[in-house]
Amino acid sequence: MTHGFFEVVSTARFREILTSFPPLGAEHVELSAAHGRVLAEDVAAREDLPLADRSSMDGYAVRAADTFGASEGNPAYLESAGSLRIDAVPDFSIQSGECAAITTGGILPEGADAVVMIEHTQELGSGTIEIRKSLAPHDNVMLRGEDAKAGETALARGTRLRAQEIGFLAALGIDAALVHRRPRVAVLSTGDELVDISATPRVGQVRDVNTVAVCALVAEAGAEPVALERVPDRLDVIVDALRRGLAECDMLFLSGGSSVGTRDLTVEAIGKLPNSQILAHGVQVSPGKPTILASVAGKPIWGLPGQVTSAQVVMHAFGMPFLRHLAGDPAAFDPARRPMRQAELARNVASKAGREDYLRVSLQQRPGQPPLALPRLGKSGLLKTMLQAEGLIVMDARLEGLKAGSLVDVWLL
Ligand SMILES: Nc1nc2c(c(=O)[nH]1)N[C@H]1C(S)=C(S)[C@@H](COP(=O)(O)OP(=O)(O)OC[C@H]3O[C@@H](n4cnc5c(N)ncnc54)[C@H](O)[C@@H]3O)O[C@H]1N2
Ligand code: MOO
Repeated sequence: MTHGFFEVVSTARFREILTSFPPLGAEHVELSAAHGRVLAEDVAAREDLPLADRSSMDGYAVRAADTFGASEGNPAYLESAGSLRIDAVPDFSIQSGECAAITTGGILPEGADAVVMIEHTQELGSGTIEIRKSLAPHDNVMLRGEDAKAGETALARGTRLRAQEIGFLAALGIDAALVHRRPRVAVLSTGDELVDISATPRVGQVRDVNTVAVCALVAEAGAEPVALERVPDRLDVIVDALRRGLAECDMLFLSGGSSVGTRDLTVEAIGKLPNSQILAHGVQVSPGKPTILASVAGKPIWGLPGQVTSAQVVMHAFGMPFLRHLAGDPAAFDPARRPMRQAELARNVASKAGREDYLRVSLQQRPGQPPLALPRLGKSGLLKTMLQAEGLIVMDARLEGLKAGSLVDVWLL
């Protein structure tokens, strides 16, 4: 395979290529392990939820019409027809002029259509209850089927299972779900200058930052990182490591060697693998321009820039959404998904023309005003800009810069 220097694509095109990879297949997982996963099929309710009309308050089940006009100064009086147990179907009904003591969650007896809170009542003895509140039908009642109707789709495929969906499935009696697989992701660093974290580097050497940092971001995106043993800048060794990594994983992030220097072997190494195709070499993004995307027998390989900050920004901007896409999330790249905070930019910033800029900012909180966004500029080979960053401002490729005082959306990290 031959390949020229930097086939730079726009970020829009890059996202398009990324979303053309199909999501991973599906597996059944128990509900307790399904948090964060994405449904691979619609889930229907097998029964109404709730099964019957239930009270949402402690008080008395009543016919709302019997309370119309009741107030503190002008109470209504009802006769108690009995007390209801929380765990049983009522074995009596109520008629006009009657009420029944009920607890939160209890089933309404036939004839009742509302519940008056105990605070608005007074037991007067000999079974008479004073009602000091006027109710409308269904006040303080959770209606049968209000959460879900039997036979209807309760959750659609593509739904990401947050805690609330997990609880909902539990209520429906669904103890396992068909979800997309979590991507198993190989992370490989290359570089003759890299040494172990535990090593004391001599000048010229640096500790391997990207393996652990990228693994952390992979895990943060809900995928399973597999750290591979670091490799030197040698073509055959890199090719071999890529081959092994892809054999056991769904995709691979390779850090380093993505640029165009003499030791930047990523493109060449990928080309040695059967059925390989470079889909992009260079993205109009800053930092992170030398990013590579390839497919090897249908599996994605990324060449992340070696610079520590560039690698992390590319992961946030594209890598992590891509992992969520592979895990079945149809809205993985939707910017609306990002936790955003509006802030006021503290100073003028220039933007690299023709590149989508990811400006790192910290936030200074101010009472009664949006926080101040302080740009944390610095070379992308330094760690501190990301270290100080609480968020990113995404600057469109057409922007030449932003003025101090402008309101900006900060993507919180
Ligand atoms: N002539 C050009 N030179 C460079 C360009 C360019 O367009 N033309 N782009 C620059 C940009 S931007 C970046 S980003 C880097 C990308 O470099 P590579 O992806 O090829 O990475 P390396 O050369 O292997 O390393 C760059 C730098 O990062 C350090 N590094 C690499 N891996 C790790 C790691 N696992 N942990 C910590 N640090 C790592 C490495 O030591 C280098 O200092 O290219 C620019 N050059
Ligand atoms: O684009 Mo490089 O990734 O700035 O450091």
